[in-house]
Amino acid sequence: MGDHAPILQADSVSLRFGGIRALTDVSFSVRRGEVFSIIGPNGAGKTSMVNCVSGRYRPTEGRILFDGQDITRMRPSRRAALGIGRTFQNLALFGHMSVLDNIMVGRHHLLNSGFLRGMVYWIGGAQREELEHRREVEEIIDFLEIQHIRKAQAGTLSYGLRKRVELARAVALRPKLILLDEPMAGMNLEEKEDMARTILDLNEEWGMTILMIEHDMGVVMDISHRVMVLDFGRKLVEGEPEEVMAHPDVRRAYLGEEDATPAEAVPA
Ligand SMILES: Nc1ncnc2c1ncn2[C@@H]1O[C@H](COP(=O)(O)OP(=O)(O)OP(=O)(O)O)[C@@H](O)[C@H]1O
Repeated sequence: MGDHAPILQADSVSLRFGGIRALTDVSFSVRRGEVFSIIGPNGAGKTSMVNCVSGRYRPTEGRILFDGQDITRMRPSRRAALGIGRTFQNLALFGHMSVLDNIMVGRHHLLNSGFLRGMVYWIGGAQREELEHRREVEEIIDFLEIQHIRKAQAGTLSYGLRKRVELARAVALRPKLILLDEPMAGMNLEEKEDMARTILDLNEEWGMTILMIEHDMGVVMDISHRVMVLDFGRKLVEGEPEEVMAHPDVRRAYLGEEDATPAEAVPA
């Protein structure tokens, strides 16, 4: 893990939809270089929180800082240009386009936002720009081990592979922070293991900070440095996986345990 300065900070974030309180006074921070997961029962506010970070929702109260900058009122595209990337709970690929083109779309978006334009023009014109795109995209394709499907139409692929391609497209923006909404949903065990390994590689080798929502507790506890638990829109606890799992409220609320005694303490 990198230094401990927060890359993302949520200060007393509340979000209401009419009479529904999706989030109430939630504060947390994600440190640069960590894998941070948000867990909690259905309707706990996890997606709402991530949407407040990506800019899809605007908090009713509170603020969000990215790299020390207040982004609470910033448009999603500005946030993307600052280095916040995301994938979606429901796949959002262009089914009729090839895998390669789907990922290229991500890069073009980045370039059109002006993020890389200066640098790429500096090394020399539009052709170089296209080559640079290609080189980066091929690197991402290698990294995510999807070379064999690079020419395939995205719509014809298995669910697990489409999820990987969607991740590739988000990674193509070279974000500093990547938001993953249920990256393993609908995957079989092998696909889950591959995805977990990929997330760790993105974190360890590419230095990306990860903010993830995931229902699979095994995966969450295995790969997260820290975890936050939401329940009914409020923060229940935030900490390292072992601390969080040992918390009686978590065992009751999330795991549905009546008796909150830690399993290790129960005689065999
Ligand atoms: N756009 C919206 N309009 C109205 N209510 C919403 C909207 N988005 C979320 N909510 C409500 O806010 C609450 C939190 O929902 P959210 O989707 O953030 O929970 P979640 O923890 O991500 O749940 P899940 O695990 O089922 O995805 C729920 O009561 C939900 O119905």
